[in-house]
Amino acid sequence: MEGIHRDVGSTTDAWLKKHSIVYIAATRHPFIHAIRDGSIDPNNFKRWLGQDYLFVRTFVPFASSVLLKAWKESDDSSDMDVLLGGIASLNDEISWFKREASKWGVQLSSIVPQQVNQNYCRFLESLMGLEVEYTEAITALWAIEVVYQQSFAHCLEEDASTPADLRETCQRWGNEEFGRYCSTLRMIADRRLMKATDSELKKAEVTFLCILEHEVEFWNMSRG
Ligand SMILES: Cc1ncc(CNC=O)c(N)n1
Repeated sequence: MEGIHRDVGSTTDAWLKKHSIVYIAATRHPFIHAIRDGSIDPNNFKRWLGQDYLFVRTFVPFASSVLLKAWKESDDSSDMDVLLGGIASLNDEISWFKREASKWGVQLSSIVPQQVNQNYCRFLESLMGLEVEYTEAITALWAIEVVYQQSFAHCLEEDASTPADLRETCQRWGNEEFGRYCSTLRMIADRRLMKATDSELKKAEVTFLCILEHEVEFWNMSRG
């Protein structure tokens, strides 16, 4: 019975359909629409920039914890290469945040993390624990990345009116290479989920949903 359910399409495919309302809320948020139609308030963008910089500083150790789990638990050694590539690009990302912040006159050293950001970072921290399985952690990593990839790629579509000074931000996560990285993460997650026990599967699904909800809250916070 289990087999029948799991072999038809992928697990992530089933989840995206089952949880499409919250997935759309996370990837088609009013904050993203405002970037896409050019109506964004620069103060909201700056708020997002400062808060996201702090988030990424916690995301780096999270991504590293997934790498550690891959090294210990993965049945495929190429997972580690994929994850290392992702972590390497976070180095550029941190530098980009610093440059972008100075461009917008945002003082990163004086940013105070908002409650929503703290909650999200605390959730990431809970996923860094050694007791959290690789399957759950890689699923979370994919969910976090795909929300940004889908959101910002939407702002780069032909009919988008994204202002020139926000294009580079959208390119960061909306570019094709990042899209391929997200697809690879998804394939790894699906491979693991296919072999997971019912209880692991359930845990990963709950975590997937939690990530989507935190992402929606994060956009809400950025909108002020
Ligand atoms: C809140 C949030 N979610 C996802 C990402 C994308 N991952 C790394 O940059 C991000 N920067 N911020």
